[in-house]
Amino acid sequence: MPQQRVVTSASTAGDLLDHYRPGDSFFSSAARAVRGEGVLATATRIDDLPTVLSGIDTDDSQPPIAMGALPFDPAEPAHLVVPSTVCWAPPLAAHAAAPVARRPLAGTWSITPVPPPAEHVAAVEQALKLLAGASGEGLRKVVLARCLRVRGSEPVDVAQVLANLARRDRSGFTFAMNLPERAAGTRTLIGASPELLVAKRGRSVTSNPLAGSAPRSADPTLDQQRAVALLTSAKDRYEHAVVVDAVVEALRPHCRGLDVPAEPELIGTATMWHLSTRVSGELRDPTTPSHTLVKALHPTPAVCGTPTAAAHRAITGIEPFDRGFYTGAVGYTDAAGDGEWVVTIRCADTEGRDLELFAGGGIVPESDPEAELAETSAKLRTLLLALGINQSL
Ligand SMILES: C=C(O[C@@H]1C=C(C(=O)O)C=C[C@H]1O)C(=O)O
Repeated sequence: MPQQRVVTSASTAGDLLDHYRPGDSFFSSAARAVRGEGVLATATRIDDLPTVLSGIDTDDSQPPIAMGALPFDPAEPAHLVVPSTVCWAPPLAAHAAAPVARRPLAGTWSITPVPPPAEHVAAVEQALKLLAGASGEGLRKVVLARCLRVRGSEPVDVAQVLANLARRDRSGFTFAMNLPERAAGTRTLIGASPELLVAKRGRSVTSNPLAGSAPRSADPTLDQQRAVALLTSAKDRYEHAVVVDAVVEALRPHCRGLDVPAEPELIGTATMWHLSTRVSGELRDPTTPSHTLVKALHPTPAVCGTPTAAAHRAITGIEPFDRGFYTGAVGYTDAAGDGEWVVTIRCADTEGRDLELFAGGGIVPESDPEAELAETSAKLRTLLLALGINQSL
């Protein structure tokens, strides 16, 4: 039986980052960090994971793991890998050192927004018409995204982008997942997501949907005003509640108890404020694997909309690009079903000299198109700053 090598000996998450090479899989959360290297087996369907993992042994008492990415469209193939070696480390935040300054990447960039900003505003207006009921599909929320196609004068230094993301925001989820190659060599999905889709350990399950957002400001007074305005905004609370309801509905059949806070709280990343609700529960059957829960949850209305099918149709009809792995899920699961999966946002799909950066936002009937454009610009800054591009686009 193929054997996965498990390394747990005293490495720090910083060591894992230092040893990361494109082609590896890297995932870090507030709980732990893991890097996978080499390939023992692959799967393109999440349902195949139990079979694939049952054919793998480890040189340790821990069960083997698979890591990877699921696309936005559940009908499209996933990219899941059982690495030959996995190295675990305590979380980045476990080390007291202050966040390290980002190191900008060498070279120059050309940037093409798809669609151009004015067309994203028009797209939001189109979505508002659908929400007003003309289609008769009962659409209540739809998430619209835009993309920046970025081309560097040199191949993208993926390890440096990953280090820039991870060392700045040590409490979020940072990832780099290998993707099927297109043309120009190793392709990587890289990002720093603030949003936990689901974590499962033994009987315990947690999901932390985010929805309702405001850009941060460098001016502390304005930053605080924006936070308070977000927390008290009826429009944002509605946009958020739609997501929490869907998460609870998806988890309830699997849980014998669910703890759902009555009010959202605020969480801040370096670039955004978000409304956040941490939903936790106890599984009826502790052997329910994390990837089964991913399947039940994805796509939540945080990235698609509600009702799901109508929102998905609206997205396909309006967005002028394929989301691919953006707004899918990334993470890992072990053979016992324990794992962590996050929503694939604040990310880029990169290959050779090219990157595609994505950002979106939830549209509800009260949304303002210009404010939606500004929200996507603020969200894009996470990746732009990691590249060393200090511009609002
Ligand atoms: C779709 C994105 O973010 C999602 C949409 C949010 C919103 O509409 O307020 C907030 C967090 C995410 O669930 C993105 O960052 O690209």
